Formats: sequence, structure tokens, C-alpha cells
Amino acid sequence: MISMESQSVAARLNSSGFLRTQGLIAGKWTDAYDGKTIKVHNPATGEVIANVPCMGGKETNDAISSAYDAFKSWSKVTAAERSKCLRKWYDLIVAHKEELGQLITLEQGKPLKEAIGEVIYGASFIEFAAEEAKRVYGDIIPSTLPDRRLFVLKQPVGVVGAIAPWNFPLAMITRKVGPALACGCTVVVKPSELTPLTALAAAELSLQAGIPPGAVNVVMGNASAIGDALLASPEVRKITFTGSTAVGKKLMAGAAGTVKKISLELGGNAPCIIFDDADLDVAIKGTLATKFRNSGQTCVCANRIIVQEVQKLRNSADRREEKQIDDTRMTTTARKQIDDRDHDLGIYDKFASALSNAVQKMQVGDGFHEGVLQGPLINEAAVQKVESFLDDATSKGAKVLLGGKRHSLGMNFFEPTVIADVNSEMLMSREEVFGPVAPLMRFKTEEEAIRIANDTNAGLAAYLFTTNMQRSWRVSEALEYGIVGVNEGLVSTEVAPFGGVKQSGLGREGSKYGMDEYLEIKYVCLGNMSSN
Ligand SMILES: NC(=O)c1ccc[n+]([C@@H]2O[C@H](COP(=O)([O-])OP(=O)(O)OC[C@H]3O[C@@H](n4cnc5c(N)ncnc54)[C@H](O)[C@@H]3O)[C@@H](O)[C@H]2O)c1
Ligand SMILES: O=CCCC(=O)O
Repeated sequence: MISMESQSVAARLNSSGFLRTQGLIAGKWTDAYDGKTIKVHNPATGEVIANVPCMGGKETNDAISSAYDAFKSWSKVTAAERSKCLRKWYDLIVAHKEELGQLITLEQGKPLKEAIGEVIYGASFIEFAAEEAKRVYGDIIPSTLPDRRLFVLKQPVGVVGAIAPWNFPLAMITRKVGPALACGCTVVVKPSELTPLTALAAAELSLQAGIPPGAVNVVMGNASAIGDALLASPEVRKITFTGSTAVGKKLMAGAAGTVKKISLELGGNAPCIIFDDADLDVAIKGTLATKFRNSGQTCVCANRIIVQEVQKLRNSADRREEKQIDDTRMTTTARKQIDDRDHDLGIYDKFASALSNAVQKMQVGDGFHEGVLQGPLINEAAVQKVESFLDDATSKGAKVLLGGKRHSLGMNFFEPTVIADVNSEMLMSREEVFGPVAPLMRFKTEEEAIRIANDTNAGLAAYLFTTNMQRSWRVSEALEYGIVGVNEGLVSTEVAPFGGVKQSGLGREGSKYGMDEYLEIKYVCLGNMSSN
């Protein structure tokens, strides 16, 4: 199955009804009103997979009206009923994980096994939301006056505009739509124009699951026209966005006009700190996982791998002093042991060579081919961005240890790359490279590692590798990030809060905290309660 060619996969998905090529408004599959379409390409081959409607403001306004109507009833359905529908949707997605995985590989490029992994990950947000739907509790507040009773109710926000990126065509949508529906909200989803097919297939399954027409609408096409319509409508009470920081800022400003609630999951610039006391195998495995997932195209991918190098200490006595060891009370053997260990400090060279060896083994190719671990980048612009970051780094003194250029397969394939001696003057340490490039930076002390790691406007995910328990806690606390992985490169799960600080965003997705994003708090005061 993994070796299926993309064209036959598309044909089969088409005949089994998984290749939907219309938007969804009020439960009806709909073309753009002016008949215009846009092409969806396979990033591995360049082939056109499908034409989907190029919708704009008019279709979006209709989708909003349909969501607004559906909200009146969906918000009144019991939590148990909503939970059942969501559970059914989850079951259907899991039952069709192969087809949805194939769609993801077709339009996004990630290897099929990874794509099916995304389907399971994406589905988990719906399952979790189905369970949480039943636990949206309010509060009773002890009153300050004897004749009053004070309550807090939690109620759905209303119609939600959910705008998603291309890198996780399913999971970035279910992470929004699952909790929104669970809380009683209805949604207008705008998937990326690069990857709308998975969203459309998932929306079809939502209808089959009994989620009422109008509760989930999908529009795509002219992104700014759709965005403007969502922002302008007073009926849309919440915008939830995952994507670039630049677009997130625009939406945040635009939401001010009607004072909408807003959640933003934006770009990262994840540091991955490798201390010299790290277990090298654990550090390599974790770094590979965080750096090369989805060919480096995730917001939580390590963007700066900051590795400890040898500290140039003056002499043995100074080394012992730095470690605050009482020299006078040490035996000669103990002193020698400390000195010998200090000579071994620094892991940079060992790490750079072990990482390069591991990366060299990664097979690049079409995601449908067996054994492929690295698919193509999403498009030519993404490849050009990686090239320009590498040119900038090498012109400023960085050294390519492995890869560094377009892959011989052509199209959007890029060689998995390791580049050493990157510093904070280089573009790739300031912005997301969003490609299969592992940039290595050097540090000497824990303090310096924390300073380098925090020296960015982003604050989404950070990683550190160390076997020192105290250090892992100390550094986790000092990192200005929303997510920290200690000795682990894959930390995303539906049960934990996902989101960033600083310019990486606002709010959290997944977990019980993700539900709050779709709820309003209402305080109710019952007065004159003492009748006799
Ligand atoms: N923090 C997270 O959870 C997270 C997750 C995935 C991706 N990302 C970030 O997303 C970026 C990559 O995704 P991308 O290239 O699709 O981002 P993007 O900002 O270009 O696009 C994201 C979505 O916004 C839409 N869009 C663009 N302009 C718009 C406008 N004016 N109004 C309304 N919608 C508009 C796009 O069509 C797409 O659907 C990276 O920066 C990555 O870090 C963040
Ligand atoms: O790209 C960002 C999302 C990745 C994840 O959910 O782990």
C-alpha cells in the first residue's frame, strides 16, 4: 500500500467519495458563486490533484449565516448529545485513517506513515473534546449578602471563524473544531488553499456523524476576502487562527473592529539545548524527531540546536573552584577524577558528527514510497526560502556538514542538512527555516544557553537534553516558552496545552484549557432570595 503511485491513489479516493472538491455551506456542497476554481497540487510531483472553488466574501457571509442559524439549535443540544456526535465523528475518522492519510500525503507531501499518524493525532482532539463536552462545569460562589445566590455559567461563545495552515491539514483543524463544537459553538473553517482536500473529507465525515448541517462550514479561495468577511461580521464572535505571525497580527488587528475573542497559534523559533551531560543517544533521537518531523515544517521544530562546547578554564584548581569543590578536603584521587571529567566537557563535536551520521541515513522521496522519511517541501517558495537562509549563513561563516542543496529528485525535494557554527547574526537563527535544516550553535555555560534560547520574539516550544535533574527543572523554568520538552523531542498530545508566549500567540489548544477558548463566563446574581 505504501508504494501506491499518487495518480491511482487520487482516482481511488475520488471513486470512494473522499475527494471532495466543493465547499460546504449549510450542509450543501457548493461551488464558488462565480464558478472560479483554484488548483491543488501534489508537492512531490507537481501534478494537479483537484480543482476546488475559489470562494470569497459572498460565500463566506452565507457560511456565517448558516453557522449562526445552526448555533441557535446546536448550543441548546445537551452536552451528552454533542458528545455522542463528536465520538461518532472520531470513530469515522479513525475508521478512514488510510484514506485521510493518503489525502494528506497527496496534497501536503508527508510520508504516508507520518500522514496516518497525523490522522490519529487529529482525531484525538475530537475524542478528547467529546469527553470534555460533558465536563463544562460552572461555579457557585458563596454570597456576600444573606439574600443573594451567586452563580457562574459557562456558555458557548457563538460562531467561530477557524483559519488553518497547510502543514497539518487535519490536526490543525480538529484541534479547533473539536472543542468549539463540544462547547456548543458552530464554525466556519478556512483550510489552507494548498491543502483543502483533507478538510473537505473530514467535513463530509462530520455530516455522516450526525453533526447538523450548518454547524461545520468550509470555505476556501481568496484568503484575504474570506478573512475580511469573518472579521467584519458581528455574528462571528471568535477567530481562532494557526499560521504565520504576520497574518496572525493582521487578524488580531482586524478583530478589534467588532471586539472578537481571538486565539493565535503562530510561528516558533524553537531552541534545542544539548548540555554536555546529556545522554548522546537520547539527544540525537530527540533532535531528529523534533527537527525532521514533517521535513522540518512544523511550528515546534527545533530551529536552533544549541550545543555545549568545551569550556576554556584556566587550570585544574580554577575548574574545581568553579564547581565550588573544597580543594583542601579532597583526596588526590578525587581531585584527579574531577579534573579528568572536566577534560571531557563539551559535546559539540561528538554531537555534530553523530547527528550528521544519523541524518545521512534518512531516505528522501515521494511520501507514497516505502521507507521514505523525508517528503518534499510544500512548494518552490519554501525551497527558495531554505536556500536563501543557507546562503546567508554560509556567507557569514557557517559550515555545511551535510546536504545543503536541492535534492537530485528535483521538484520541492531538499537534502536533509546539518550546518555548523551558526550564530545569532544569521537569518536562520532569527526566523523559522521551516525546512530540513539542522543549524548548530555553540554555548559554554548554562547561563549563556538560556540567554541564547530566549533571544527571540518567538516563544512556542523549547527542548533541552541533560541528565541533571536540578538543571532540567532550573532551565525549564527559565525558558520563555509555552512548551518545554526535557529529553524528548515529540511532546504534542491532545491532553496537554499547546500554545506559545511572546509573539508565538495567544491562548491554548488541546487539553481542558483548550475548551476555555470557546466559552464565555456569565455571572448570575439571584437577589431577594429570603422570602420570610
Ligand atoms: N503555533 C502553532 O500551533 C502553529 C501550527 C502550525 C503552523 N504554524 C505556523 O504557520 C506557518 C506556516 O503556515 P502557513 O504558511 O499556512 O501560514 P499563513 O499565515 O500563510 O497561512 C495560514 C492560513 O491563513 C490564511 N490567510 C492568509 N492570509 C490571510 C488573511 N489576510 N486573512 C485570513 N486568512 C489568511 C491562509 O490561507 C492559511 O489558511 C508557520 O509560521 C508555522 O510556524 C503555527
Ligand atoms: O506545526 C505545528 C503543530 C504541530 C503539533 O501539533 O505538534
